[in-house]
Amino acid sequence: MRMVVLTPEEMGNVDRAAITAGPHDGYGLMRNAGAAVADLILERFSGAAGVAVLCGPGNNGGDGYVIARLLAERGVNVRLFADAAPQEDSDAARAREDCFVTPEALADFRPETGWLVLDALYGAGLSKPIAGIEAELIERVAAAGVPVVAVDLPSGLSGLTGKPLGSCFDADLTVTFFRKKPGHLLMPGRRLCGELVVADIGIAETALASMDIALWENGPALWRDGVPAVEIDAHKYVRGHVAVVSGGGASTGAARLAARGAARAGAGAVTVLSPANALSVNAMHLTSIMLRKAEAVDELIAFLDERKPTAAVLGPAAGTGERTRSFALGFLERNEGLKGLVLDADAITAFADAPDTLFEAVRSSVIATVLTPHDGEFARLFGDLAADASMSKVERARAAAERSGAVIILKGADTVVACPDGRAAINTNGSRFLATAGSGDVLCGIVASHLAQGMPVFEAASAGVWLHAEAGGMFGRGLIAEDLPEMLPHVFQALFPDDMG
Ligand SMILES: NC(=O)C1=CN([C@@H]2O[C@H](COP(=O)(O)OP(=O)(O)OC[C@H]3O[C@@H](n4cnc5c(N)ncnc54)[C@H](O)[C@@H]3O)[C@@H](O)[C@H]2O)[C@@H](O)CC1
Ligand SMILES: [K+]
Repeated sequence: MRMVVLTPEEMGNVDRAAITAGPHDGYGLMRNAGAAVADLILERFSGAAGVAVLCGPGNNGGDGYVIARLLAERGVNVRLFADAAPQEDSDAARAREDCFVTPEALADFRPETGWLVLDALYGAGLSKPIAGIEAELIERVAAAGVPVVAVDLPSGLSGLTGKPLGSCFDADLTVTFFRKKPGHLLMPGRRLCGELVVADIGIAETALASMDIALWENGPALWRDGVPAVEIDAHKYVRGHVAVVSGGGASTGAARLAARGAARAGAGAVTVLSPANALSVNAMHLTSIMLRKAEAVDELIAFLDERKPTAAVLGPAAGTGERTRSFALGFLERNEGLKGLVLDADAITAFADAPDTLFEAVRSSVIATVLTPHDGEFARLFGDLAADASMSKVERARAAAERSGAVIILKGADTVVACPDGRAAINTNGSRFLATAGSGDVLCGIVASHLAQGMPVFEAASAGVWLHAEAGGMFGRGLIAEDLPEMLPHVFQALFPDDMG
C-alpha cells in the first residue's frame, strides 16, 4: 500500500470528515486514540513503577485524560498533571470529566526514576514555542533521562516541518493516529519521535478518497509497478543506454561510480564520456562499460547523434566550468532519443551564478531532468528557499521543483524527492553508512538507469533513492561507495523474488 503522509491541516480535515461520516463522534475518536496509546503502554512498559500523564489544554490533552483513566482502571499507578482546563463543552472537557484521577499542578511535577512520562501537552495544534513552566518540565524530563511516550507528536515539535518550536520532548515512543505526518519523518523530528507507531482509531480509508494526496513516505509501493520488466527477447539497447560524463585525468572515479551504479541498476549499456587527458585512466578501469572521447560539446553532440543514449549523468567530478555548462545545455537541447538527465554536484555548482539559465533550459526541454543537490548545493541554486527557515524540507524541495522544472532530490538523512507537479516523497530507509565519499555519484547512476529504461521521472527518482539507501543499509558498517552497485542485485532479489532466471 502506498504510504500516504498527511499534513496536520489535512489530518484535521480527515478528522472532521470522519466525524461527519460517523460512526464515531469526536469524543469517540479521542477514546479510540487514548485506548490505542494505553494498550501500547501496558504492552511495552509493564515494568514501570507508574505513569505521569502531562495534559495540555487542547485535544492532545484530551487524549491524555483518556489514557490516564484507562491506565488507572487497569491498576497502573497514575499521576495526572494539568494546568488549564479544556474549553467548556469540548471533547477534551468530556474526557477530563470522565477521568477520576485528580489533576495536580504542572509545577508540582518532578520526574521520578522508574516512572514513565506520558506527554499529552500539545500535538497537531502547537501554534507557538512552548514556554514557561512547560518548557521547564521538558528540561527536567530530559535531565532525568526518564522514558517518554508522546501522544501524536512530542510536544514542541511541528507536525508540518519536523523542526522543534522552542523546547521539545525527546520521546522514546510516539503514537500517532491514522497516518504519519511530515514532522514524524523529517529530521530532526524523526529522531525526536523515537519509535513511531501509527494507530488505527476507527477512521475509514474512504476518508482519503476525496483528498488530493501529494505526499508519501517513499517505498516500493510508490514505484514498484513502474520498474521495467526485462522481456525474454530484450537486447542491450532496449534496456536503456546511459551516458556518464567524466571529469579530467585526476578526477575520473566519480563518473565510474555513477556508471557502475547505472549498469547494476539495469541499463543495458553504459558509456563514459571522457576528456582526452582521462581516456587512458578510464580505459584502465572499465570493462563492460564503454568509453568515448568527448572533450568539448561538438563531440558530445556527435556521440548523441550517433549512439542515441536514453539517459545521461552530468556533474560528479565533472568540473564547474564551461565544459560542464555547455554539456548540460547540449543535453537539454536534444529533442529525440534522450529521455532523462541527472544533474549533480559540479553540474549544479556550474550554474551558481546563473540559475535562471539552467531553469529556462530545463523548462523548455523535453527531457525529464533530475537535480540531486545536498543542502549546500541547493543553496547555490535556490538561495532564498534555503534561507527560509519557516519552510519544511518538503516545501523547499517542492518550490525548487516548481521553479526549475526539474525533479529535485534534496539529499540528507531525510532525502525528499519533489516533482514540479507537486508530488513529493520523503525517504526513510536511509542508512547512516551512506555518508561516505562517492555515495551520491552512485545514486545519480541508479536514477539515470531507471530513466534510461523508460520509467517516469518521479518514480525513477524515488526508486533510485530508495534502492540506493536499501543497498547501503543491507551492507552496513564498512560500506564504501564501490559496494553500493554490487549490493543492488541483492536488493533487487529481495524486491523481485520471481525475477531469477
Ligand atoms: N477529532 C480529532 O480532531 C482528534 C484529535 N486528536 C488529538 O487532538 C490533537 C489536536 O488537538 P488540538 O487541535 O486541540 O491541538 P493541541 O491539543 O495540540 O493544542 C491546541 C491548544 O493549545 C494551545 N497552544 C498551542 N501551542 C501552544 C503553546 N506553545 N503554548 C501554549 N498553548 C499553546 C492552542 O491555543 C490550543 O488551545 C491531536 O494532536 C491528537 O492528539 C485525537 O484525539 C484523535 C481525534
Ligand atoms: K504530545
